Amino acid sequence: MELKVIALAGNPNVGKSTVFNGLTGLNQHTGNWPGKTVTNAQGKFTYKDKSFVLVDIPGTYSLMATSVEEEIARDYICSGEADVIVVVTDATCLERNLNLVLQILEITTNVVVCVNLLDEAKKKKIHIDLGSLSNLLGVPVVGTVARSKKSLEKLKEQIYFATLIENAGSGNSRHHFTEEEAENIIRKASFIYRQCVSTENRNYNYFDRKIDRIVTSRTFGIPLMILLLGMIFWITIVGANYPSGILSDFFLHLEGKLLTMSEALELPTWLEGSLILGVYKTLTWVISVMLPPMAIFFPLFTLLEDFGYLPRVAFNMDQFFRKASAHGKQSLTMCMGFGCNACGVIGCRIIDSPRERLIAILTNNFVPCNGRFPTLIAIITMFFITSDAGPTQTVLSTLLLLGVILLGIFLTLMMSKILSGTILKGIPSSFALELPPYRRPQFGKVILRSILDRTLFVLGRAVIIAAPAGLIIWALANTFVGEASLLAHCTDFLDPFARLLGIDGVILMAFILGFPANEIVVPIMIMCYMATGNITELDSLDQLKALFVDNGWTWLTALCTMLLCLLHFPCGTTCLTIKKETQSLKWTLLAFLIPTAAGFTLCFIVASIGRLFI
Ligand SMILES: Nc1nc2c(ncn2[C@@H]2O[C@H](COP(=O)(O)OP(=O)(O)OP(=O)(O)O)[C@@H](O)[C@H]2O)c(=O)[nH]1
Ligand SMILES: [Mg+2]
Repeated sequence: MELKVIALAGNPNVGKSTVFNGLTGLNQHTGNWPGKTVTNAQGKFTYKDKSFVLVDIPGTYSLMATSVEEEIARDYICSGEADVIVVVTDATCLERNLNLVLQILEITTNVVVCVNLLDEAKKKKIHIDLGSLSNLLGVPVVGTVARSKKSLEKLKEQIYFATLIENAGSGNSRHHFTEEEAENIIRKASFIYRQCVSTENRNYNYFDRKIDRIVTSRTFGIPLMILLLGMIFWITIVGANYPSGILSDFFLHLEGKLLTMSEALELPTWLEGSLILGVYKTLTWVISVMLPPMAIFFPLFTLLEDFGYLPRVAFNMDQFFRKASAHGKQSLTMCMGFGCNACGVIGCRIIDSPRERLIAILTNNFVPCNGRFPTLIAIITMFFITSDAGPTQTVLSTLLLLGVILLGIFLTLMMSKILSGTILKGIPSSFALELPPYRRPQFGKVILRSILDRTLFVLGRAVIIAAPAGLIIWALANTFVGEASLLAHCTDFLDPFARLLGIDGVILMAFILGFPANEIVVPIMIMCYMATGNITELDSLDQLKALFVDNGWTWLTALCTMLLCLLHFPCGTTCLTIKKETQSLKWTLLAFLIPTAAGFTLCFIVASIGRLFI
C-alpha cells in the first residue's frame, strides 16, 4: 500500500501535537507553552483504504525562521517531502495564524487548514465562518477541538481527499519573501480575518489578565511560585508515605514466598543470593520507594504545565536569568530538567543564541531529574521524618526539599553568570515570550499518562540497569581477594577521599556505579551495606535507616549525600545527549565536570563545618 506523508505545521502552542496524538494514538508530549516540540516526530494512521505517515513538526510563526526548531519546521515544509501539509491554527487568534497559512500557500497548494481550539473560541464568543474561510483561501478548512478525538474524523476525511489530488507534494525550495511580499501577506491575512471572523466580546481574556496581574507581579510572582512548589513537595512527601508502606509490605511478603520456593527447589546459595537478595531487592526497592513520590509529583507538575503556568515561571525568572547574562527561556528548559535532564538538554533548542543555549545545556543538570528526585525524598523521609511523623516534621521535610531545589536553581543562575563572564562571554539577547491563555488541564488524561508513562519508564530502566547492577554488586561482594571482598577493596580505596566530602566509600561508589541511571544509587548503597553487614530483613524505611546508621550514617552524611545527589555528573543518557546536541567532546566534558566540581566543593565545605557540630 502506498504511504502518503502528511505534515502538521502551525504556530507554536496551537495543538499540533495534540492533533498528532489524536490521529496516531501516540503520546507525543504536549504542554501549554510555545516551543514544546523541538524535533520532528512521526506516527502512522489509516483511513479507509489508505495509510498515512503523520509528521509532527515544531511550531513556527513564519517561514522566515530564526531559531533551530523553526528552521527544522521551515526546512521540512519547504522540502516537498510531505504530500499534504495540514496547517493547524488557533481559532482564538486566527489573524496571526493566517500569516503562516498564506506563506505556506505560496509554496504548495496541497494544504488542509485545521482551525483548532474551537471550544476556546466559542467560550470567548468568537465566530468563524469556516465556509468562507475555505473559499477565500482556496483550500479545505476543518474546525476541530483536538482534545476530543471525535472532532478529528472530518480532518481525516479531508486529508484523505487531499492525497487523491495528483501532483501532491509539489515542493518549492523558495522561501525567501521580499519585504513587499511579506507585507502583502499580512494585509491579505487581515482582510480574510475581517471577512470570516466576528467577535461579540472583545474583552474575552479579562480573567487571564486578572490572574496574570497577581501571578506575574513583581511582589507576589516569586513568593507565589515558591509557595506553589512547596505545596507540591508537601503533597508528594505526605502522600508517598502510605503507598510506599503498602508496596514494601507486599514485596516483603512475596520475598518470603520466593525464599521458601527457592529452598524447596534447593537452589544453590549463590543463585538464591544473587537473584533474590541482589536483583529482586533492588527492583522492589526502586518500585516501592521511588515510584510513589514520582506518581504524585509528576502528575501535579504536568497539571501546572497543562494549565499554562510554566511560561509565567519563565516570565518571573527572566530578570534573574538576564542578570546572569543568560536567556529567559532557560527557566523553561530548567523546568523540563525536573522531568529528565536529557529532555531538558534537547529542549534547549528553543534558545536561539548558541552562547545562551550552551549555558542552558551546561547548567541543566543542576535541577534533579526523576531519577534523583525520589532519592532526595527517600533520604529526607529516612533521616528527617520518623514513621509517626507529625505535621511539623512533614513541613520541615518539605522545607528541606524546597531548600535543596532552590539551591539547585540558585546554582544554575550562579554558574550561568560565571560561564557568561568567562568562557561564554556575550551580551544577553532579548526575546519575546508569549504568555498563552490559561487552559483547563485534562485532569484524567494527565494523571493517567504521567503515572503510566513514568512508571513504565522507571520500571524499564530499573529492569535494564538495576538488575544487572544488582548482580555485579552481589558478585563483587562475594568474590574474595585475600581477606576482603572485591567490593570492600573498591570502597576502601574510595573511602579516604569520600570522608573528606562527608560521605563514605560506599556512597561515592554508588554514585559512580549509578552513572548509567540515577535511580539505582540508593539500591546500590543498600546492597553494598547488606553485603558487608548482617541485616537481611528490610521491611520498612525505619529498618533501612537502621542499616544506614549501623554503617555510620549521621544527619551530616545524609545532608552531604543529598547535596551530592543534586550536584554530580549527568547520567549516561544525558551525557550522550549533550554530546549529540553540542557536537563537541569539550562541552560534554565540561558539562560532566562543572556539576561534579560544584558538588565536591560544596560537600567538602558543608562536611568541614558540620563536623564542628557533631
Ligand atoms: N481547550 C483545548 N485545548 C487544546 C486543544 N488542542 C490542544 N489543546 C491544549 O493546548 C496545549 C498545547 O497543545 P500542543 O499539542 O502541545 O501544541 P503544539 O502546537 O504541539 O505546540 P508546540 O509543540 O509548542 O508548537 C495543550 O495544553 C493541549 O492540551 C483544543 O482543541 N481545546
Ligand atoms: Mg508540539
